Amino acid sequence: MTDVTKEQVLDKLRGVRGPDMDGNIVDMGLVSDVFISDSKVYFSITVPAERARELDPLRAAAERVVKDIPGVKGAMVALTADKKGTSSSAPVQRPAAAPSQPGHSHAGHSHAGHSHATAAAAPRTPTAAAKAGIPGVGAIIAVASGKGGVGKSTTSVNLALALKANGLRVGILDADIYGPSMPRLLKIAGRPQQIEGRMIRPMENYGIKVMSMGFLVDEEVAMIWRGPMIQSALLQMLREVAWGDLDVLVVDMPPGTGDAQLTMAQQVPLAGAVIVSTPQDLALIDARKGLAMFRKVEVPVLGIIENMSYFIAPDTGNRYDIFGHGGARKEAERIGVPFLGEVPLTIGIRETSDSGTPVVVSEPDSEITRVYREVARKVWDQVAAHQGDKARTMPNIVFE
Ligand SMILES: Nc1ncnc2c1ncn2[C@@H]1O[C@H](COP(=O)(O)OP(=O)(O)OP(=O)(O)O)[C@@H](O)[C@H]1O
Repeated sequence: MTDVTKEQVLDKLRGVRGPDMDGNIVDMGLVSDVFISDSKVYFSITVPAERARELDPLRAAAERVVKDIPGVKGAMVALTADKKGTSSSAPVQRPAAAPSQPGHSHAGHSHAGHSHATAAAAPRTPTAAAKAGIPGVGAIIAVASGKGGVGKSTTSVNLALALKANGLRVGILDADIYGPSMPRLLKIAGRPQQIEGRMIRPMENYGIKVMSMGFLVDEEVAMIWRGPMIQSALLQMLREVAWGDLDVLVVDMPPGTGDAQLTMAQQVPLAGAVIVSTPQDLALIDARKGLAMFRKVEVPVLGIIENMSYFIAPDTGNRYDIFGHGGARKEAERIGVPFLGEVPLTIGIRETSDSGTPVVVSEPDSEITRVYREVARKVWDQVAAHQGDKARTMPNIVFE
């Protein structure tokens, strides 16, 4: 059997054009190290972060040409964020994007007499103490990322299942209204039933309760929604779903720092937020924006997870650092938030996600599951630590 070589792969990839149809992805320097193991080929293509979604066909094309090479058994290609793109050097979240949000312009409506708004953080939001919780639900955790495609949904679902495996009662709310993925990731079809009044019963699989816009509307419908509609849909999914008794509700946030995130952060009593990032610089800049947003609305950041941190060769189990692993850990140290763990890039995670049997349930004894369970343990420790804080600081909230 002749082994496939890197040169063969690169030769083929020279036939794939760059993002704007100019040049080819190899000569443009967009292809990472190519790694071949057991006749499967792994590499990443660097693209500008904001174009990740739009450029998925480029990724698919590269995967296809490589799979067509005789002798190649499989290929796995990931898009990663542009390392050179330092042009967006203003990581500070601009508040200007908010006017479509009802309530923003009336900061003073809530507490009469609270006149000198302290300029600094000036939360236009109720404090955590003033937000109504969801009966029966212990802690609500948002899983967020600054940009799409970093594996936020995959991380949310495996984190939720790992929390469950660690002995907690868990629900998951898919707040990614524009691209709901929980129905697929958890292999759930059909529509939730209405029970009494306006309440609907969440769907369930693998022992966790699930609610997603994907159960209620077609994706094309969701795409045209505007800010206020998103807001009410989200609140409905939170409050008009019979979640029952849960220790934790994991919320898979939409990527970015727009309306939906603000709504959640402002109106939901979040115990905290987990930020998912890949190791690349630009992904980290975006992660920083997410972080700034949660801080602004006074939601504790429970920590950062580095996803697609390194490759694990499926045959040997060897580890390869081809993505500049460790960036998120350094970033976490730099800004002083906990680092929750490194999840490798493996074909197993991808395949099990695609088939609706996430790795934590389909391979409960695997090393990867151990990684997720350890992340889950750290997340839960952080929740406990912050809830302790909240309990202590709550009596200090004084309105003059
Ligand atoms: N650790 C991993 N190893 C291998 N594949 C992964 C890993 N994490 C995510 N993926 C794959 O990367 C792709 C993007 O993941 P996912 O949909 O979870 O990202 P996302 O950030 O939620 O994206 P979007 O914002 O576009 O919804 C999926 O095909 C998923 O299977």
